[in-house]
Amino acid sequence: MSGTGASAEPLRVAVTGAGGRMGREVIEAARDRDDVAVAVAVNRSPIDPVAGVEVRDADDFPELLAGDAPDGAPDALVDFTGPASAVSYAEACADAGVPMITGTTGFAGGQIDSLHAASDAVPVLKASNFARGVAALRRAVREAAAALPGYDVELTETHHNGKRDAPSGTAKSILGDVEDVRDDLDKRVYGREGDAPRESGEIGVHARRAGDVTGEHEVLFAGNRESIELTHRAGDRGVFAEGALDAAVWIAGRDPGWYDFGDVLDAGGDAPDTGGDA
Ligand SMILES: NC(=O)C1=CN([C@@H]2O[C@H](COP(=O)(O)OP(=O)(O)OC[C@H]3O[C@@H](n4cnc5c(N)ncnc54)[C@H](OP(=O)(O)O)[C@@H]3O)[C@@H](O)[C@H]2O)C=CC1
Ligand SMILES: O=C(O)C1=N[C@H](C(=O)O)C[C@H](O)C1
Repeated sequence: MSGTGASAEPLRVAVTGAGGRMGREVIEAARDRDDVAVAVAVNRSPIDPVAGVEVRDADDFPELLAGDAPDGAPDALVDFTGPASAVSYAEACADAGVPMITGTTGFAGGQIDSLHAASDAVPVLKASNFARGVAALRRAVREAAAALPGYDVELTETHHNGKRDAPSGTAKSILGDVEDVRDDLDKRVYGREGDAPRESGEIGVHARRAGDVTGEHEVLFAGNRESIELTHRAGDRGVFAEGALDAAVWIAGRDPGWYDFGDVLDAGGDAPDTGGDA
């Protein structure tokens, strides 16, 4: 889906969190494509250029977004920072009329409301995971959940030891998918300890943090003397970066509103039947 090369001018994207694991990956992925170019990149702490792109001070970002960047305002923002930062960038995008893609996870309820408020003014696309395989996993999970009434469900995610939020944003999206389909599952149990059997209505949620694991999500269904495990493993962060840039290309010029990665895949003709990305 990357690098169509069809358009004359590349989409000019802004990147926030440019010094982070994902921000660096987005800048490097953009360098290898001809349909996008990084117009401006910022990071909270000062850092050296990333893949030849100068990284500016985050405090200057509202002005850069409003048009002080070389060649004027960017066409879209790609954000991988943290929840509070992403909310403030959504507000800046709404003020400047710039569409926003955010892959940031770990939002609390009120912060999601703030993102939604920004989407009244500009297109906002939030996705907990920009891997196409995760969209396929979520579709498979919904089908399995519908086909296996009464089966126990346990979700396990594994990430690198630098990840802050737990469970992962993707895990929360998958839990929402299962709960949409299985009305009887209404109690998330985070880890297990003590002395009691599993109760009906529970979904077990397990978060592991170890080494440099990019990101793994596994959903176990068990019952009727059988079990199924559905698993996605991200091979590297380029998978997420490519998906985020595909989303940026897709969102430019859209009407204000709330979008998810399924909308982007839908436009490509292979929409995942998921419950969106709350
Ligand atoms: N949706 C998806 O597909 C994916 C989502 N993610 C999510 O993306 C987010 C970032 O992950 P990751 O890159 O690993 O995290 P990192 O901690 O490696 O990077 C975050 C970066 O954001 C910077 N930052 C924080 N606040 C601001 C700000 N206000 N302005 C500019 N820069 C800022 C940090 O700078 P400093 O170091 O100076 O604080 C840091 O460089 C997480 O929420 C993660 O869960 C990750 C992978 C895929
Ligand atoms: O922090 C990460 O690394 C990742 N975060 C996302 C999440 O929280 O689901 C997506 C991916 O799993 C990597």
